[in-house]
Amino acid sequence: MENQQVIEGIIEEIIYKNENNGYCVCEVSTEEEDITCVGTMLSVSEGEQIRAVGEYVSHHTYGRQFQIETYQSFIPKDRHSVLRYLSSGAIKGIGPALAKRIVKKFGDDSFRIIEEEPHTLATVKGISENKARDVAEVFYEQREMRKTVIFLQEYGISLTYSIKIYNKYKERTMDIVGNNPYKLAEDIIGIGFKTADEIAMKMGIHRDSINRVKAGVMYLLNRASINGHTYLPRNDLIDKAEEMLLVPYELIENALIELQINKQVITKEVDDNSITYNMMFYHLELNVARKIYDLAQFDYELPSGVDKEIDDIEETSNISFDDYQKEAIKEGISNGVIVITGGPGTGKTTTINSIIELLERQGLDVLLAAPTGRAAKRMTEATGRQAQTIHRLLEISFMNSDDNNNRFEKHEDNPLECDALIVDEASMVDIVLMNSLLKALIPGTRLIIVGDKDQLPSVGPGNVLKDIIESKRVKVVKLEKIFRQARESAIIMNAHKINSGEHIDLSNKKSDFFYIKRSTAAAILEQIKTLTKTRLPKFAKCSTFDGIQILSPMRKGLLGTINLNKVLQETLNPPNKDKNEKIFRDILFREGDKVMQIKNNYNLAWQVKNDYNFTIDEGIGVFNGDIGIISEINQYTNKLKVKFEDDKVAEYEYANLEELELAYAVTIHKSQGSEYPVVVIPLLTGPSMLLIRNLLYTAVTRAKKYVVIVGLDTTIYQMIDNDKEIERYSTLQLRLKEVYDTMSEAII
Ligand SMILES: Nc1ncnc2c1ncn2[C@@H]1O[C@H](COP(=O)(O)OP(=O)(O)OP(=O)(O)O)[C@@H](O)[C@H]1O
Repeated sequence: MENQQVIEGIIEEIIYKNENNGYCVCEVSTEEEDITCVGTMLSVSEGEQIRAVGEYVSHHTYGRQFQIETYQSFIPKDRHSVLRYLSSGAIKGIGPALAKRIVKKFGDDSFRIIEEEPHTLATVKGISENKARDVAEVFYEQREMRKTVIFLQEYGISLTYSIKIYNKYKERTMDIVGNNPYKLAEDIIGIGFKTADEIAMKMGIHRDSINRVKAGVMYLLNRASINGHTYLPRNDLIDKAEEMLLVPYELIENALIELQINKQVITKEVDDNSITYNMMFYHLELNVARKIYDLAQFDYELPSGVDKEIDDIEETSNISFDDYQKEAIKEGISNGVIVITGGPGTGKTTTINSIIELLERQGLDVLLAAPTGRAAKRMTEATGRQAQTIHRLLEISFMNSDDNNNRFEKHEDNPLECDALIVDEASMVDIVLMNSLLKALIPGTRLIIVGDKDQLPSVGPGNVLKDIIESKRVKVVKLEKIFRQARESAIIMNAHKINSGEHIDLSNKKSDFFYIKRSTAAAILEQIKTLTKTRLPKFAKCSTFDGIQILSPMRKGLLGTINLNKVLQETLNPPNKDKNEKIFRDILFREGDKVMQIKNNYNLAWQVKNDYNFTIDEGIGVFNGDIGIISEINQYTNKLKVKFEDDKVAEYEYANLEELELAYAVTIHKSQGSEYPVVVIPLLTGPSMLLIRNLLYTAVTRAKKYVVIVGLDTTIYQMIDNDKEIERYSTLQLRLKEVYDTMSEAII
């Protein structure tokens, strides 16, 4: 802050206090004036004296305020403030009447008596010895909390994080953080290795500290998992650690050994290379492989007359299945686990529908699920039966933010009750979600996995669908024929051409696939502005808020999503005096903006209200990739509301805005599993690792009605010619081979 000032005074009144995040609005009386102060404050009460550092700001509704950045509070000393403090309810069990009696009897000495002489306190009418002891305890706790906050602030930890940290470690905070600040990176969401490292440096912890090196190694493995990998080659890991931590090689080796002994990492040999996993990911892959094997051990007899039933379905739906579809249908109902894969328009949905029909005719229960809300909705429409997101199917349970294992109500002890589960858009399912899903299935349940193996791998870690297929241990049926109806769509035909490395026709002969040639970034931006503001809404009858999605290969650069979002916000939702705004880090959010949730939040509550403001549905969980519109920014409560699809409204504390991004434009990677009526793709230049075929394939296959590519044909062809794949370090394939091969040897 540039205009930092210090104020000192007594908290006369607490006007608003959010107990969860500590956000507080209070009236402070200083020697000169009464000031409204706002900011995050841990456990302050009326009557307390504070010394706060911050700046004066002007709020458009509430006028001049003091925005607190850091503060210290002191137990009041004079009689008036002591009375005020005790009357405020700050100490459980003492209300205004008791407060008066205490202060009358002990005056300025009240606090010392409360803390040190509970037996004397008990001489006040209405206070038993037990109550006096309880009061002393609460008093002690508050003193500890104050000390802790001051301690954390000294190391530059913001108040918001101080509260999170205190809530986690309570009175052990100073011990834990003082001994090993790197614990913060493990335990507190939002504090990463870098912040913990800064705190450690301020505490004077040596660069060579083993705790530092261990935390650094875990950080690198976690960062790799955010990039989709379940392990890192050991040499890579050591090189990266050396570069980041600036410590000698031997120290990293030592840290790896300690981590291995503590079972936090594991190293395995694969084809003469050592690879190192965060132990959690090793177990996830192993569990998934074992569970697939267990489920696949069940074979189910085909019902007699199945061919006749398939003929019936062909007759009623007036189609004739090709051989692969027939195979998929029969294998689907008779195998414990099967994968059905194919590109767009190859008849996957038609095949699933027949499987469901045949299973239901046998009186079996079939459940349908997909990884995202949009994909589940599409599955519901395409099958005429209710499909759910995998998260909802597994019933999210309220989760302690640091408990990664108990996210769902459904698991091995409370499995899903069904005879078959069909999972669509399986290319998006990462190893973590696959593990949770499989935990909830008992052997004897059929698992039918449907997806397009040529889509980009999941955003989360692992390469589940591809690994299962390429392990060659699980029954797979590939659908390849593009059916007549699908052939009429240039989107589908071009997608298949792109996927097989064939150049596409860009002459705009078909009316659903357009190419607009522009050779500079500025010209592309101009074109996209016109397209989204006027041309496409007129032509496609939808807007950027409900149908048009810009998809870019990258985040950075003029045509990356960060800049596109700024430009499109200015064009489609410009500043307006009636719209509240909030700047968080570098992003400006405005009421009416289109936004996307960028991480899974299993605890965020949502509600659906009807026109009369009655809640008609509610639940918890908002997930990576969910898109919505900011419906309210409340500068008084410091909260922001987003209305997601299906009218779910979730409320974000300002401190959690790191979970949101503007979403006029999103990366192609993030768009997986979603479909939009209209997709606009700017393509000019970019890092060669992103100008690859399956990125273009994924982008094009996201469109239901129209694709518009704005940019250079040479870039499009360069992408089609580039069949490199984004590298994913995952070993599910290997684990499946091991599990299957070991088990079959055991049986022999
Ligand atoms: N055996 C068949 N004979 C004729 N038409 C078929 C056959 N199977 C599917 N179709 C038709 O082909 C089109 C694409 O089929 P379907 O929607 O099942 O494919 P899909 O693989 O699920 O596609 P997408 O991934 O794009 O949703 C549909 O219009 C469907 O009716």
